Amino acid sequence: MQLYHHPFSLNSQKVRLALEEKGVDYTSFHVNPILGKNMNSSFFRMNTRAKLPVFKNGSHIIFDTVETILYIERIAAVSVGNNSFSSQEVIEWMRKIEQWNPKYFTLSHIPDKHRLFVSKFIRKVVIARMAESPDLASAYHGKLREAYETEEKLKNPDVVKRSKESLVQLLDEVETKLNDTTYIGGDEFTMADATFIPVLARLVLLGLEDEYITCRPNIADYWGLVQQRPTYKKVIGKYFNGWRKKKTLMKTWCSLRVREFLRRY
Ligand SMILES: N[C@@H](CCC(=O)N[C@@H](CS)C(=O)NCC(=O)O)C(=O)O
Repeated sequence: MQLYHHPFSLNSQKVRLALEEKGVDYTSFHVNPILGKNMNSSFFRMNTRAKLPVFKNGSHIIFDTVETILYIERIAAVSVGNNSFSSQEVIEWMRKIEQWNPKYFTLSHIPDKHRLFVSKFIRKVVIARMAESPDLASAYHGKLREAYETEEKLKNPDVVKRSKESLVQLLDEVETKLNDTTYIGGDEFTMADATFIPVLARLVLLGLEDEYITCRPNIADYWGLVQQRPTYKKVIGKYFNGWRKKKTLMKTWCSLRVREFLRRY
């Protein structure tokens, strides 16, 4: 089994937390979307949407995050005898959490100068890959269109406002649920938590902990609790806790600058 993912990708974090919590063995491939590695033809041919993560078991390939987690549960039952499957309530929570798309919210919190630099770099990568694999030209054109549309949408304050509103609604619903239970799906950790933890980690990464987490006492306690889990430390903390966050971000930023300088797309 192979997982194509990246520590920066929120949906990748969800699937990796599920794999680690369930104790399923897998081969990990890092595909850095900020460096446009998801546009490399070997990956792009398998997945012309170029989204992460991608889970592959033999010829079976899954792109949808919730479907991947449910599939991992079935594998865990067979390979490690872990027979705890998500209840209907947990699946509904996973889908609810999945409905919040972090893209516009995240990009709107990155300074224009940095965001536009990355966006321009990725467009150049797409054009370079297109020249190498003309048979994939129309799919690559789709990604170029998507990049321009993203920039257009970010200029529309309603798009960012709607994304923020749906995040606040999700956080409020979780806050209410945590009045009665320790975790989202009850008093045990479930896959709903594996899906929600990366949302909190993203808010912290963007420096928005006070605005969205600290002001919700149940979520603040929950966040303190889940950060103690070894799986959190392995999937997220290792890259983003304390000084590590600077190191992780600087590494990608330096690669980006060097490639731009050498025009290596
Ligand atoms: N798993 C979902 C969402 C995947 C997703 O949006 N992934 C983001 C990272 S969290 C991504 O790969 N973005 C890179 C791109 O769109 O080029 C899907 O396949 O629809």
